[in-house]
Amino acid sequence: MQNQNPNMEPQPLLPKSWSIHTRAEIIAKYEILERVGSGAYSDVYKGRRLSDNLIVALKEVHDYQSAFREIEALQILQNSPNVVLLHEYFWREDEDAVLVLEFLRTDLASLISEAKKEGGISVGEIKRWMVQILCGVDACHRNMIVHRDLKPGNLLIGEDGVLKLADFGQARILLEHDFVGPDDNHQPYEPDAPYPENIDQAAQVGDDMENESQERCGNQEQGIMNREDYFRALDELKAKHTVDETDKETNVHDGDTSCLATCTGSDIEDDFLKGSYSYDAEDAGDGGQGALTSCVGTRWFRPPELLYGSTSYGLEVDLWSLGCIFAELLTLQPLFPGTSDIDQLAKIFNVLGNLTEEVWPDCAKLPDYKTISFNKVENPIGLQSCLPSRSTDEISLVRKLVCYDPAGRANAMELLEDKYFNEEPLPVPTSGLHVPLTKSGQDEDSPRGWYDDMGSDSDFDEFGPVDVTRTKTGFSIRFY
Ligand SMILES: Nc1ncnc2c1ncn2[C@@H]1O[C@H](COP(=O)(O)OP(=O)(O)OP(=O)(O)O)[C@@H](O)[C@H]1O
Repeated sequence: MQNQNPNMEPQPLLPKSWSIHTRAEIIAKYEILERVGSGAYSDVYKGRRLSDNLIVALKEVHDYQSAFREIEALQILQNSPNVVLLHEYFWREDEDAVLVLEFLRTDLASLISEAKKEGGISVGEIKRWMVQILCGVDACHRNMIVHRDLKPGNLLIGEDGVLKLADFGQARILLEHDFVGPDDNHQPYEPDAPYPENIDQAAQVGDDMENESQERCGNQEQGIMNREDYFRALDELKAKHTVDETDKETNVHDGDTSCLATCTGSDIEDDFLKGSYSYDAEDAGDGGQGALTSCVGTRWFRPPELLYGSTSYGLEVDLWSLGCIFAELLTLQPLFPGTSDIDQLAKIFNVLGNLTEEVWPDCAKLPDYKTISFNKVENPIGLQSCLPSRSTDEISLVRKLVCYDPAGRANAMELLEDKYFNEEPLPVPTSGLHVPLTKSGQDEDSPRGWYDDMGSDSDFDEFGPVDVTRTKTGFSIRFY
């Protein structure tokens, strides 16, 4: 391994698998330099392409479904400047998929933790980071791709200051594209044909929903669709493809899942709601071909509908996460740092007030809504208190996203047109952004650092003292 500090006792970070080093087709084309990180499903290595010395990231994905999703989404989004570029992938029977991605040296989580030490981020820089994030999310959503795990650690940043959405392992496409990916039998590796021929057809679906925000996002090759047509097309698509369990033949639908107390196998043992859900039906139920699960995303960025086990969600889940990310960019602190799924809801209620039918009439239909009841929060502190010393426009921007009714959340394109981004101080040019030299946590025990470990999964024993009492319909929880 390179880049180890010779003065320190080496702390080898053991990958889940060494198979990448034994894959002849990979080492014939790439030199594997060092492991740069790992996630729930993957080990990621820095590599060098032998033909031209290009530095790349080699992501070895240990989970078939996660690899399939990431490849499928990245192929569709290949022309999006704010989405990580997939150079090629290797996949053959009985082997983990290896994705060859452009290498990006740091991420937004590192930027935030560095800014905390160095006294903050200027408004012009915050705006440029936000515009780039919005462009990436807009690209996903116009292709009806819901990322489902937006968080600062998954927003990678290159040395040139260009920010790119990454980690599409939990993404779902709410629209059928003509993609031919590895099927259940795993497609053999074809060295001369790294991408399916029909990527262009797949990307075409997105091309049909273009608009003026393309120019802002640097994607100027495509034609123009006016704003009205864009929203009409988007509404039609949403109506057709929002996850709906009532239409199991044609639509993507959910399994019977709950997220209030789920997500890790170990949690299930201690879960007093366990009778009310089955664990990740998406993976277990139908081979992942149709069902969605509420157990997606990192807890701090997960919207209330998922925490309550929604079985009919759409692109809007990403918009809530976006609001949490923006708030964090503005304050350098996580907005809702829940220590368990229930604590997560409690933290949200403490700020926004309880989730009731008055604020979102459909909330009572959420699977776990009646299963668990919370104390009434008499005096919610409001978003403004969470964003001290930030401007009214900034608070209003976050408010447009962190809103209970998913239909009320502003979409990425609407936000790109928000006056906030068009008035002084204007977003600085990308070249004027300060970019951290490394990823935080790279030298720590966990390559992902403390940040990603916080709030990454359900954990019932982490929240503070509570009094749980049975009610007719489920449980009542009182926090102290
Ligand atoms: N293109 C890249 N360039 C540089 N580092 C990368 C790249 N892609 C991923 N990484 C790093 O590798 C680590 C794991 O990547 P990633 O989050 O994509 O994996 P994952 O298994 O899907 O993770 P998670 O558990 O968050 O779902 C992270 O630290 C990430 O920053």
